[in-house]
Amino acid sequence: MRFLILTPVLLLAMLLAVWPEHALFTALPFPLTAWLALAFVASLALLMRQTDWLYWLAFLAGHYYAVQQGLQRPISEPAVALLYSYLPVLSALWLGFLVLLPRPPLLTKAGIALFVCSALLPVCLLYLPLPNWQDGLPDYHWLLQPVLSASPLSWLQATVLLLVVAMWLALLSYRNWPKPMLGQLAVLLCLTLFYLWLAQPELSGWATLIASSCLLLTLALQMLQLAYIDELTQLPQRRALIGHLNRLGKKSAVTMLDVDHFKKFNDTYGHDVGDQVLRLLGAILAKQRGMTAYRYGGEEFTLVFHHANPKKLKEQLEQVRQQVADYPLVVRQAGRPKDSDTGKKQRSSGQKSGGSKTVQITISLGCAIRQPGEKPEPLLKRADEALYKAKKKGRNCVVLTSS
Ligand SMILES: Nc1nc2c(ncn2[C@@H]2O[C@H](COP(=O)(O)OP(=O)(O)OP(=O)(O)O)[C@@H](O)[C@H]2O)c(=O)[nH]1
Repeated sequence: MRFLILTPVLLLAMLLAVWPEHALFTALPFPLTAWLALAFVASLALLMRQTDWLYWLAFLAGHYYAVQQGLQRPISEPAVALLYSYLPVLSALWLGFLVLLPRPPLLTKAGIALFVCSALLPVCLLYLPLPNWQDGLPDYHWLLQPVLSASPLSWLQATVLLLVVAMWLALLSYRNWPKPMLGQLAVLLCLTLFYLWLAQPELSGWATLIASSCLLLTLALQMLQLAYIDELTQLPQRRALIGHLNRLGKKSAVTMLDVDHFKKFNDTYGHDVGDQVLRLLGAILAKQRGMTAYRYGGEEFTLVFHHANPKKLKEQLEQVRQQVADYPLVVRQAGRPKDSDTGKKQRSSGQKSGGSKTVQITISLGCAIRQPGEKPEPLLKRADEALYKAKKKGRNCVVLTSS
C-alpha cells in the first residue's frame, strides 16, 4: 500500500521514456496549475496539523520559482547552463539535509528559519555570482561536463544525485520503508526527472505537480493510518473491523481472542512489558494466513475468516493458540541496572544483575460462524460469549459456536 506514494512519479517517468511527445505534457495551464497544487497540499497539511510537509512544499515552491525565472531560456546561454549545473546539486543536498536532520516544529524560531531557508535557497542561486565561482574552479571543470552527450546532466550533478538517492534508499530499507520518507523520496525523484528531461515542455510544472501529488498521497495514507491502524500493534483497529464486518460474505466467521491473566502479567512485569507482549501478539496474528487480524481494544483481538468450515476453523485457531503458547517471551526483570556503568561494574565483579527471564503467555479464543443474514453486532456478541466460555473452561483453549 505504501508504495502507492511513488506511483505518480513512476507513471511520469514511464510517459517521459515511452511517449515524450504526448499531448498531456502541454495540456495543463502552467504555471498556475503548479502553484495551485502547492497551495492546495500546503493548506491540507496545515489543516491536518502535518506541518512538517511545509518544509518540502516551501522548497518545491522556491525551486519552481527559480526554474521559472532562470531555466526557461536555452541551456546554451552561459547563465542558464550555470544555474542548471548548481540547482540540481543544491536541491539534492538540501533535500538530503531535510531528511537526515531532526526538523523543529514549524511554529518555533528554528522552524520558521528552516521554512524560509527551504523556500529562499533555490531562489538565492538566481542572484549569486555563479560565473565568478566557475572561474575559480578550473581544475574541476570536468565535473561540469555532461555524462552523456544526449543529456545535459553533468558528472557533478549525477554523482550528487546518485549519492543522495543511494543514501535515501539505504535509510529507507534501514527504517523499514516508512511512508513519510517515501513521500520525500518522491520529491527528489520528480526533480531528478525534470533535470534528466530538461528539454521536455512544461516539465518543471509537471514535476512540481507530481511531487505535490505524491506528498498529498503520503498525507492521505498518514491520515488513514491514524484513523484505522492501532499504533501499538500496527494492526487495523476497531473502526476498520466494523467496516470489514459490514462487507462480510455469507460464509464467514469471527473470533474474539483475549490474553489470559493479563492483569496479573501487567502487575508482575509492568505495563511496558505488557505493551511489548501486545506488540508481539499483534505481529504473530498479522503473519497468520487465511484470516484478518484486528486489535479490538485493550488485550482483545478479533480474527475474521472468509469461510465457515468448522473443522478448518478449529484447526486454524488451535494453530494460532499453540503458536502463542509456545512463543518464548524474553522479559527484562526488575533489578536490572538502570545505567550501563553500574551494569559493567556488576558484570566485572561477577555480581548477577536482574537480567532477563523467559516467560510464556496464553490466549483464549471464542469463534462464531455467521448465521444467514446475521448482522455484525449479534455475530460479535456470539463470538464474545464463546470467548467467555473458553475462559470458563480454564483458558488457553478454543470454543467454537455455530448457533
Ligand atoms: N500493558 C497493557 N495492558 C493493557 C492494555 N489494555 C488493557 N490492558 C490491561 O489488560 C488487563 C485486562 O484485565 P482483565 O480484563 O481483568 O482480564 P485478565 O487479567 O486478562 O483475565 P482474563 O481475561 O479473565 O484471563 C487490565 O489490567 C488492563 O489494564 C494495553 O494497551 N497495554
